[in-house]
Amino acid sequence: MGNAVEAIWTHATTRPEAVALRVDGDEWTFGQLRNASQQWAARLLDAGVAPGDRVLLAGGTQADWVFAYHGVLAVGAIAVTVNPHSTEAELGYFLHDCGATLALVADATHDAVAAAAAELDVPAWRLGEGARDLPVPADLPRTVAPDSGAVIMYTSGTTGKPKGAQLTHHGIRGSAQSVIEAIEVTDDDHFGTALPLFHVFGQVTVMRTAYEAGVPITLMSKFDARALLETAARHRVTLLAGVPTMWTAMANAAPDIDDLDFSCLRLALSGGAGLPTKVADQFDARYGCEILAGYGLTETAGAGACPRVGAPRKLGSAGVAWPGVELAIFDTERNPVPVGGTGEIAIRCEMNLKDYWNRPDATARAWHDDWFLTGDLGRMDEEGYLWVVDRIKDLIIRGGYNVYPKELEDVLYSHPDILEAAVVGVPDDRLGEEIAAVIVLRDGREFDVTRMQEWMAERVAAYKTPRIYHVAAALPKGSTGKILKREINRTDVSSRGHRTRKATASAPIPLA
Ligand SMILES: Nc1ncnc2c1ncn2[C@@H]1O[C@H](COP(=O)(O)OP(=O)(O)OP(=O)(O)O)[C@@H](O)[C@H]1O
Repeated sequence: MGNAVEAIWTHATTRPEAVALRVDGDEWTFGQLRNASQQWAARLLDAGVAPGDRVLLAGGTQADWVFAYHGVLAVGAIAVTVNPHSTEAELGYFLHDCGATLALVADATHDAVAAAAAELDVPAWRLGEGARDLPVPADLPRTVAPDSGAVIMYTSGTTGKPKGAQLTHHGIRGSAQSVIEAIEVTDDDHFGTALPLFHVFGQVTVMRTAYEAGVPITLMSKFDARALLETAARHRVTLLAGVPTMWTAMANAAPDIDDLDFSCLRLALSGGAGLPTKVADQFDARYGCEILAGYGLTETAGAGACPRVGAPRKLGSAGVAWPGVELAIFDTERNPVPVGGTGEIAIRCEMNLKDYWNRPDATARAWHDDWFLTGDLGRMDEEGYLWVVDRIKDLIIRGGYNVYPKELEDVLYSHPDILEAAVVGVPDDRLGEEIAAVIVLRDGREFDVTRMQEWMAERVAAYKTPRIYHVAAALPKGSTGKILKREINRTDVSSRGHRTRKATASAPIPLA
């Protein structure tokens, strides 16, 4: 497999008039997508951008982002796709860390990047200016070695500075091919999403898959449940992609949306975090579309596990390994855990990252032989179905006992008054950590700590029942819409949250 953009050039030749892209109502064909990407490539070459150079791309969802991205890849340079809402200091860090020679920036982010870029003597061009009318060299897209870097995406990690995960042309192309096979993408499919393009889910799982397959994508630059559903119905989207908070919002959208015709929807694709079963059921019941909730990471170019079309579902499972992907569960000594046992999920596949840019130590720590260690806990059954238990870093240790927040969040989501929930550990003198649930109530619902305590006590063991409930107006979310637990103020939750009654608080905790 060669340059990841080759497929676009092929589709532009075989069906130039077919729609390739819609952004907030405007539309481009495959022919236009290739031409605009070529224009960007020509401009980059004119400025001296060489294969392997890093080009920072800081913009929200807009057509020029898509064209510039494919222009960067076409010349064999590496697109460093970052969140345009990063602070000036963060943008400066990204520019410096990856050694960018050029920054391509959305108008709204231009000043922050330009200030950071000026310090490093890096030119910053506005994405909105588009490309110039320059002669297009005949040798585009440039041939690249399969393991050449195509993109760098920064992941925040638990400690230290964000690390740039470098994905290869071969990796992102293989990931797209794997999605095509797993969800059986055909010429009649049409992706729709409001996921940001700088993140692996929107960029690789959705956009690169669409362009590898030669089908259109309809993008919204900003998520709004109602607007996305309306757009999906109007343009006959067949594959809708999003993170769990988006499905929650869509499942709870105002009832006037129900008159629209959603018969076009073939599958909904969820990823990025665990999807509460209740939300999946609500969405399916309302729109007649099953949500396939998969598991993947930036470092694996989005690859991981996914339920297969037509295969039996297992409640709470993220499905089986993607085509071309092997999954394993390791114990803390890095030995394989017997079937059914819980341990760290490891992934072996060609999509795995090449390295963390300039971080040989972090790269080495992330591997065990040729297995990438995900930092997530999970278990697998004898049929290869995967259950993601939780992130290792989110584990709460209460009085010596391991408590996995995701299990409790699943229960909280099934409460009729709760719209969203996040369970975190807060410091506790006696137990080390106490379990706190931060919840967002549905409109007009009242919270009563005693009733909530009783309701939870009927469903989970005493030692893992939350003892603190904090009712929040909203939960902190990242740019993809994922809930960011690290931004929940635990001191605040601990001091201002409702504490449950003593009787349950002193319920026996099993001995370690
Ligand atoms: N189906 C799922 N169930 C539970 N967790 C999931 C699922 N899919 C993805 N995740 C979580 O998302 C992580 C991958 O997401 P991503 O690559 O965006 O990194 P992140 O850790 O969320 O972000 P950052 O590195 O910026 O903090 C996985 O390691 C896992 O913790």
